[in-house]
Amino acid sequence: MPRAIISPSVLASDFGQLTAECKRMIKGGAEWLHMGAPILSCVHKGVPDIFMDCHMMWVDDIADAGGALYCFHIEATTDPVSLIKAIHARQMKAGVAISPDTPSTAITDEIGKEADMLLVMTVYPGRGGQKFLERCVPKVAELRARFPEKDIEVDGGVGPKTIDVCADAGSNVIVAGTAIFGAEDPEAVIQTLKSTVDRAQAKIASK
Ligand SMILES: O=C(CO)[C@@H](O)[C@H](O)COP(=O)(O)O
Repeated sequence: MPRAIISPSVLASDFGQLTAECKRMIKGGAEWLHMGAPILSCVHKGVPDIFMDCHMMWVDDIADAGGALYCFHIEATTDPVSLIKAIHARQMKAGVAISPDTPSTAITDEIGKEADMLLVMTVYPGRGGQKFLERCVPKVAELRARFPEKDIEVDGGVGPKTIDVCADAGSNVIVAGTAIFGAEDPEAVIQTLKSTVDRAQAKIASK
């Protein structure tokens, strides 16, 4: 099922604004909230004098905090399958991300079978507002061909100008930050992303 995900890392440092904007985007059609270190950077901007002691207990930490999907980078672990099993044991869906320089073959058949979602990063992880790396798109098509039933997410520089290639390659879960939060009409952008993915998915399904 196609999903539009908001990545609010590009918002200003004000928590009130962050919450209000997220609520507004959900009303406008966004379905998931994508977050990671950039949200910490939002906290840092808001309260720069605080020492940010990041107590990361990972899977349990995120599950206890209400996480629904836990996505990790394949480059960061030597045992992805055990990690996926640990995530599932806490009733979360498991996502596996690959950075721009990691080939799609890093997702072995075993990993792809166990995971719920595969994330192809189309920017280097770390911050919003970077340029979309089109060279990563073939990896989406490769993974879609190998794993037709899985959610395949793209993240980084995705917006109305870059959605077509992502959707045509088979991505059905779209993360967008700048394109939504920097738009005059964010709700219209969300609808454009969703309808483009819907059309592409229907085309893929009819083949
Ligand atoms: O998590 C990340 C980057 O690490 C992304 O989710 C970006 O925050 C997406 O922002 P845009 O590229 O759409 O501005």
